[in-house]
Amino acid sequence: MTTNCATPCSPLSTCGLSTGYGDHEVLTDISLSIKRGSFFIIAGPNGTGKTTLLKCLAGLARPRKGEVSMDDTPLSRLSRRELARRIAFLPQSVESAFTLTVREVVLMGRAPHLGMLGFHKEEDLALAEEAMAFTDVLHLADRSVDALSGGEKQRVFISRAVCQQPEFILLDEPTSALDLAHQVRIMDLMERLKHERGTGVVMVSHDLNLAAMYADALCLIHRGAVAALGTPAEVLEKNRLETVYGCRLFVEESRVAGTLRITPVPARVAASTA
Ligand SMILES: Nc1ncnc2c1ncn2[C@@H]1O[C@H](COP(=O)(O)OP(=O)(O)OP(=O)(O)O)[C@@H](O)[C@H]1O
Repeated sequence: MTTNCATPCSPLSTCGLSTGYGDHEVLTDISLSIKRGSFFIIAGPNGTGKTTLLKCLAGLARPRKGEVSMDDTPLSRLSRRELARRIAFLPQSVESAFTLTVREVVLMGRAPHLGMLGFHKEEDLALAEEAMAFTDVLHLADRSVDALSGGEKQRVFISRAVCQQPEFILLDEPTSALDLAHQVRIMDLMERLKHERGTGVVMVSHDLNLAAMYADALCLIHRGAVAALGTPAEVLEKNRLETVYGCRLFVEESRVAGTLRITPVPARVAASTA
């Protein structure tokens, strides 16, 4: 992980990336490098450009300045199919207006790998079974996705991404609607993906405590720029976080994993301790 654009052959990287919508510049001069087999978390206040950055990393939004590259090849030079083989993107909410079964949705992950006629081979079916087993949705294989709970659906779409066999999986707030058990389950799954398959996991998350426990690298975005980049212990510094988030915070070492734990301080408590 580095902010130096000159670093040779960085797996998934941005160099001097700036972009925006209309007259509104959202991201300014973002340079970062994300390794395969690492868990990279992007955090920061609302509206600060995290989703826009993730879309640029997925090749779904174009930089106005600078570029996003994979192994030093700009994403703009890769075909849609090539991009889909190498990068899986899970947006904040996935439309599931389709009445497909879980197995059919997971098999969609094979689309970028299919031949001219678009038929699934035995190998594709086997990979879908394996992805469903990996994400613990095999028992739901014949159920309609529409009829699943939020947590189950989330695992199905992760399963589709796993079936895609990407080098990088990019997820936008995948735990935001989940209960505590499901949050940890998704994070554990991503950790297994990086360890067992060498996949690079890039996740936008508002949960600094999960980030502290799981991230190899944490990128804090503030007002469209990188406010801090490093290990969670380096980034989660109390004064920096209070400036970026504009609220009082209590930062301590968690007894669970020895990582940092951040607790927002209610106004009435802040007032009484000021
Ligand atoms: N399609 C769009 N058209 C115009 N402006 C947009 C568009 N998408 C996002 N924006 C604006 O760009 C800025 C950054 O949005 P983005 O969704 O990247 O932020 P974010 O950090 O992911 O926010 P959140 O944490 O609330 O999800 C916001 O001001 C947003 O209103």
